[in-house]
Amino acid sequence: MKSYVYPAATSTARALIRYIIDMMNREPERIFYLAFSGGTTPSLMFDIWAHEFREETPWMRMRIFWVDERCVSVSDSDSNYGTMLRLLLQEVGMPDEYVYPIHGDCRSPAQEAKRYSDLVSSTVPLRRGFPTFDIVLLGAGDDGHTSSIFPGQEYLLSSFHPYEKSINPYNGQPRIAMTGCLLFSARKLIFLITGKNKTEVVYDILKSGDTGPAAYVAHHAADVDIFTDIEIDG
Ligand SMILES: O=C1O[C@H](COP(=O)(O)O)[C@@H](O)[C@H](O)[C@H]1O
Repeated sequence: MKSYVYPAATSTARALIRYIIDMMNREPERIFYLAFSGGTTPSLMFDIWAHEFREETPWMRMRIFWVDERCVSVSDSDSNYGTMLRLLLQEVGMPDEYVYPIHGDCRSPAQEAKRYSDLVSSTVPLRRGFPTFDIVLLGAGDDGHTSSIFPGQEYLLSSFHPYEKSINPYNGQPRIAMTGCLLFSARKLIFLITGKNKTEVVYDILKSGDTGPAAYVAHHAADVDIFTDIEIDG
């Protein structure tokens, strides 16, 4: 695992955007399949991306998917798709046909997880039988959750269904989560974790054991980077 540490959330976000653009520029013929996380952390990155990196980003070679979604409507501030749509995709005029949202406003989260699993399996290139994203961007909660896999839901890490229904244990909100089979088959996993309240989870990822879903994924995936503004001594 490689860690990239910056003084602030803004410099961390800028560095990560440059890193993704550089990765894409190294393979100029390739279509990149990217899965984005939601929550509050990537919002700053989306905003900076739209306003500072619009011209140099090869948008037309990106196919945009999601790591997880909260079961709410697109207009709800909790919607991971809605947030990225407003802050980035609409701002840069990303064509709809390159964007594959999870339908958070579905009636049945389990059925939507199945629909999205099928969509991803038939759209994202397969390696060893599993859809393989070029980049999966992950966040982590201060409780150690990642994707929408919370502590106590570790069975989702060994699921062979690409996406499954999960539940936010703090408020009962249904969610749809990328599971272990996709997380562990990604070409590159990148954690973006900023803010002092995340010090413990960054410590666990870098120094400790498999103390929660985020640390477990970081320790067991093939190629993992972490971008953070949290300095862990030693
Ligand atoms: O609920 C979620 O939490 C994590 C972390 O979110 P943050 O608000 O603390 O940045 C996120 O990675 C995940 O996609 C999201 O749905």
